[in-house]
Amino acid sequence: MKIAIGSDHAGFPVKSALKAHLCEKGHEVIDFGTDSDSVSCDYPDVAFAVAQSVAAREAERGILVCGSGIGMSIAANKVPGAYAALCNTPELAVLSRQHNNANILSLGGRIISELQAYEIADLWLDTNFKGNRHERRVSKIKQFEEKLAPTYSSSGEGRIVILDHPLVRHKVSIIRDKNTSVKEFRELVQEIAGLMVYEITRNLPLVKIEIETPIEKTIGYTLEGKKLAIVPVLRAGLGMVDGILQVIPNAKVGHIGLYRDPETLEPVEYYCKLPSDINERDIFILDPMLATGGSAAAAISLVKSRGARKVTLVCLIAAPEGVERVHQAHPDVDIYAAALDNYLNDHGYIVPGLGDAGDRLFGTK
Ligand SMILES: O=P(O)(O)OC[C@H]1O[C@H](OP(=O)(O)OP(=O)(O)O)[C@H](O)[C@@H]1O
Ligand SMILES: O=c1cc[nH]c(=O)[nH]1
Repeated sequence: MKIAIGSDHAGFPVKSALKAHLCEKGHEVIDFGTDSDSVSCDYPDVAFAVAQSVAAREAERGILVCGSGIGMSIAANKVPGAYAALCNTPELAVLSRQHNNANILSLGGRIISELQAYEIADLWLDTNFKGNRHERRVSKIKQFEEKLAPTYSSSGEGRIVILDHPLVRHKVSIIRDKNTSVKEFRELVQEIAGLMVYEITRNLPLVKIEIETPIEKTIGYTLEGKKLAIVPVLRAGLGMVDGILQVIPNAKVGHIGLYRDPETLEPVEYYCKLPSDINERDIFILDPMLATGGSAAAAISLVKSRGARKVTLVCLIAAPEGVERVHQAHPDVDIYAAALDNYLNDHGYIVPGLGDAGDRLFGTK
């Protein structure tokens, strides 16, 4: 594994020993200093350098050592995309991976011995994130961070963005209600999809153009290149199409037909028709429900196999299980949802969810 490591003067002896230990175990270690325990230095400088390297995916994980580990973890956690955990015991190291998906380990060089540092670091590096309910909680931290630092998206890692605007939350609550009529459900799905367009298209590239107003010439902006295609997953994805086309009427529309086998819950493909220039467009896959993630992952694989390069998934209600499956299969894909729910029931339905989206849209039950 590629590991960024760093310490201040107080953490230097433990860091040097740990660095040698990690190299011996076959890890690639990038050392961000400091180089001595006799020259005092400021821990935030090292913490920021290591945290930025991890957030930018130059290193898979980071390890920081100062006297207690506290200052390093506080400083590292100011860097968007860094999730630093202060773990001076093996138990905390395991939990910080299983529950919190920490990507930086902070250690107290004056609290633990070199041998303890080896044990803690080895366990931390070997322990995987458990996902499920923890995915939901970690996603909330990422969403909060997204609000504070919306430019954090350059890492290449797919994000889960929850669009929790009050209008969206209001309308989602109505479509969840089992007494909402088919007509109202259909109208609201369209409206929510339309409201989501602003956010899902936020990073579309623009080019400058010269225009002439009735007053004078000026510089304006136009969307660059071949622009967009939306691809609803049949049936329920159809409900989102018109809401999006009202805002971006020139988007091309592909269609993918998938249904979930009721026994296995795995997707079965029955139709696919995509724009021929799909490789030149940003693709938005539409499906109101992200449950096991099987349908979404299959739809993304399908468009990628036809040449799509930039793919985004847009859904209304997501389950943590689905988010995890899509990001495991397609780590590059951003997921936008109007709500992230709790879990799947034994039949693969999202809880609390809204029931079967296709049936509620088309009145087939
Ligand atoms: O994440 P998953 O577990 O794959 O479940 C989500 C899929 O289930 C629903 O479709 P369904 O199979 O009910 O077909 P329909 O839209 O034709 O009703 C939904 O619209 C998704 O496509
Ligand atoms: O809750 C769910 C899960 C899959 N498909 C739906 O329509 N709803």
